[in-house]
Amino acid sequence: MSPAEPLRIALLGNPNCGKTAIFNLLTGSRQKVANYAGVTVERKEGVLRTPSGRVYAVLDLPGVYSLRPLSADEAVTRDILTGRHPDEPRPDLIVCIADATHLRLNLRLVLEARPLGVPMLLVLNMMDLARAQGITIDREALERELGIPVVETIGVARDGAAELVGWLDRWPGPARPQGAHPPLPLHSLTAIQDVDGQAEDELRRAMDLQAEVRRILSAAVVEPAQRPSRDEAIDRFVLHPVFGPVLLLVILFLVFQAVFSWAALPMDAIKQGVEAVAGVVQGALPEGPLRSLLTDGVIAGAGSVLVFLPQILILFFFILLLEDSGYLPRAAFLLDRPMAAVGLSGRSFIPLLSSFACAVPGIMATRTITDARDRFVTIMIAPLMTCSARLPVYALLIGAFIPSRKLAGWLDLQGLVLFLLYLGGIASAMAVAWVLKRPQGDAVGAGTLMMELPAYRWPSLRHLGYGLYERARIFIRSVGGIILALMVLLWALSSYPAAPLGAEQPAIYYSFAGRIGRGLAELLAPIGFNWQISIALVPGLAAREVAVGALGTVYALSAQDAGTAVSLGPIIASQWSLATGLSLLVWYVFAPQCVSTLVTVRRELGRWRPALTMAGYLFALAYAASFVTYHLAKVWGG
Ligand SMILES: Nc1nc2c(ncn2[C@@H]2O[C@H](COP(=O)(O)OP(=O)(O)OP(=O)(O)O)[C@@H](O)[C@H]2O)c(=O)[nH]1
Ligand SMILES: [Mg+2]
Repeated sequence: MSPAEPLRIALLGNPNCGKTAIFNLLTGSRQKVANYAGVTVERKEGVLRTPSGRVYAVLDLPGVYSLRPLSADEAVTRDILTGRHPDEPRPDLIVCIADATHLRLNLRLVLEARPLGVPMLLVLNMMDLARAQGITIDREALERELGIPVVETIGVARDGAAELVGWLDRWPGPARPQGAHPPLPLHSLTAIQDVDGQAEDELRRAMDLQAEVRRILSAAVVEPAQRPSRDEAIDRFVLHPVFGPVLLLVILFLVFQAVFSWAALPMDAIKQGVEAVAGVVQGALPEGPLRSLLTDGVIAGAGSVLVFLPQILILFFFILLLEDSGYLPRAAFLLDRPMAAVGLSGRSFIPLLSSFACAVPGIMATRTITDARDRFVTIMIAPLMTCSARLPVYALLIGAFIPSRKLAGWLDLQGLVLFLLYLGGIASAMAVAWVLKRPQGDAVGAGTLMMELPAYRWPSLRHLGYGLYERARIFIRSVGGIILALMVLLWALSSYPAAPLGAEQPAIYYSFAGRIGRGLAELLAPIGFNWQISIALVPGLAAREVAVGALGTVYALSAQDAGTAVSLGPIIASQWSLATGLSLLVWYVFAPQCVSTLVTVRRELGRWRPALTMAGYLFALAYAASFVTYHLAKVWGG
């Protein structure tokens, strides 16, 4: 074998058995791990260097129950293993990962993969849980019965993959020369035989497979007679037709309360830090373009976005907790019926839920949806789920226009408004789904959800810590990268050309950006937007939180005295009417101000048309909803 080409390992296993956790341990990556099926939807590659210096290319794959794919993400796994993937050579070793607490289900896939003719290794993951549940596995018997080596791992322990790494370190390599496995014709795989009229064969094959699994289990595994029923007890409450939905609402509600009430202190600290830096710059530099660039462009722009870091982290703290505990698929189960009422199934729930973090991974997660029309509709409504980039905008406007009061002594009014905005997004998404599904004449309420409910688990602190760190890094990088760059550009466009002699308005009014803003304001005046908002919306097309930074810069440049715009909230509160504030809030429920989302839609569906349709309908909705809000608020004395 040529030394330049590392041996290729593919990780194969059922959904949620811990493949990505092992992948991260082997390669030092930080791919997303969570306690529900369908987290990984595309192939991810990493490099493992063993202690003796051997190098492997490791491939993490979407989880599958069988080599007969149902959805796009599962087909990826099948194609790579059979060598049918256009730009992926067949692996030299298949590392089958099995959840040791669910061997009955997991071993079927191992047996299905055996005829592929690629060397295999079985990894028993979740050994910590298996031991805790009193499951004893006779490894030698298992190796003998399966005819492949077996090692044990714990995906959530720092050293959990040590035995696997040791095995790979000593592996002599494939018997056949590397890469010599020819692509497998599909029909040679009993598992994916697909000939007409062979349903009976199919059934017999499945039963044979199951009998073989039973035989192996009885030879190698002893399970305690009474399996623990803790999960069932929890589920009796969580999945209860009445308590279940109430609990879900309470959880979501508390999350948004926390976003406001916990964040106040750290936000103040950041604000004061930014103001202190601005003060230092202000004192150190003489009045002029450089000082204006730094204070009005960089600090007022990027600083006013940075302030929202604590709220983003609090939101993600809860998202990560929910993801790791095993609660999410239960919520999907609860929502299967209401979603069926608009023609979708609970399968759309996880992609939509991911969209609360960001529509981009949410749209990618729709690959787990088998029905093409359902997938399309889910993609179209994903941007209506309130992503974390809207949080700075919402928080700014709510902070400025909604009084910070406790209702009935405990209910945070600002948190309540935020909760309602999220609900508004969800409700309009459901309405749009209903409209999109109707002309198809789809049988409403037909979908039944078949979904595995994972075991409840205590979230791992290490994982939580990593997750939050990752989020903070992404947010700070965007503030220091794209937002900063756009703010400098905006500052330049807002500072030149200079104001004419005897000007009555602040200089920005006469600048390039001011002219653009005033032009746009003609169009946006009916929904209550002034020229400053109109300016901010233009760079805000790139990403939503940019608009907050842009408002910071615009108002810093509009200020007659040299105040910093980190106190943007009070400024807009005094200069805008309540109707304008509410109208902008509602605008952000709908407006598709995110280039990455549109690009992702284009990539997932392969065409620009749906992406442009999406942008069009969302802008139309935003305009209409803001128009109504603005005029209603004015009538009611806003
Ligand atoms: N207790 C325990 N938990 C584990 C172990 N390995 C993984 N987990 C947890 O199991 C869940 C699933 O892990 P993932 O790595 O996302 O599973 P996956 O196989 O990649 O799942 P898909 O990408 O959906 O196919 C996560 O909550 C992990 O933290 C383990 O050995 N012990
Ligand atoms: Mg995974």
